[in-house]
Amino acid sequence: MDLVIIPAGVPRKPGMTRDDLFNINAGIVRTLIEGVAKHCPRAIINIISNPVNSTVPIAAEVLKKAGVYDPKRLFGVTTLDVVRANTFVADVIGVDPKMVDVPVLGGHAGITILPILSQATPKFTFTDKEVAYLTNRIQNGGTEVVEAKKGAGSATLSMAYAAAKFAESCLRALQGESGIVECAYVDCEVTELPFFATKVRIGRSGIEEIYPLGPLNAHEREGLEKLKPELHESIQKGVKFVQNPPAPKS
Ligand SMILES: NC(=O)C1=CN([C@@H]2O[C@H](COP(=O)(O)OP(=O)(O)OC[C@H]3O[C@@H](n4cnc5c(N)ncnc54)[C@H](O)[C@@H]3O)[C@@H](O)[C@H]2O)C=CC1
Ligand SMILES: O=C([O-])CC(=O)C(=O)O
Repeated sequence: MDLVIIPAGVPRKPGMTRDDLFNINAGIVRTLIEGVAKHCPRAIINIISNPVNSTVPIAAEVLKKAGVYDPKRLFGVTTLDVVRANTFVADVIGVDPKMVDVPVLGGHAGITILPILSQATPKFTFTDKEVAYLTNRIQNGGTEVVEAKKGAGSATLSMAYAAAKFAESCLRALQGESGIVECAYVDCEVTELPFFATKVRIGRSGIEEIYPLGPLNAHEREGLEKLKPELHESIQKGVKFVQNPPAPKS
């Protein structure tokens, strides 16, 4: 039973997008996944290194090239988006964050992060102002931390919490515990895009069930359509990086 967690790479500095990390982190993830393909091809893989929207497709392409790709075993870790969503929603409705569960779908950068407040539990009717505030805070939580740290990195500590939480879910599922459901960025067909963050049930062999997006309200449907071109581009950028690698610098 192998679990490989990949948090290696450079973090953002103020003013950068996650995509600005592509040039350095894409190569790091490619190399590490080549090692996974060789030494532990049946491992469950948790990718944290940004830009997750591209590094997960990179990992998939490397594993395909090596002939060992199992889409059920590859996860982009988006748990921190759910942790943030639960925290900010709990603040607004005045309950303990442990009581709150907000699905966060799409991807892991800016507008590709799609919190589904209409499916939050406990059920709550948010005002338009609360929806606008929460959506913005959840989508830009990472940037908020990068700016506050003024060049000293990104959300290392809260990511450690989120990574541990997701890894523990994977390990419990691998040991046979049932009913483990998490949001993660995975290879799936819930939209026309080849990768999407959605709810998945994890079991002994990785993903056992991929849940559809569920009912979305008009605001969420609009957010979904808006994110698709950006997410599509990030996925293609990752795929191309492996299929047509850039020439090495001389
Ligand atoms: N998925 C998510 O929600 C989140 C992702 N991140 C991403 O995680 C990555 C790491 O962030 P931090 O831990 O804050 O950065 P950090 O700078 O504290 O740690 C990065 C680590 O990667 C190691 N590293 C660098 N190049 C490597 C290589 N070629 N092979 C192996 N290890 C290498 C460094 O030695 C360092 O220990 C960044 O890409 C960041 O954007 C950060 C927070 C949340
Ligand atoms: O924002 C960043 O660069 C790090 C990250 O992915 C997050 O905190 O969600």
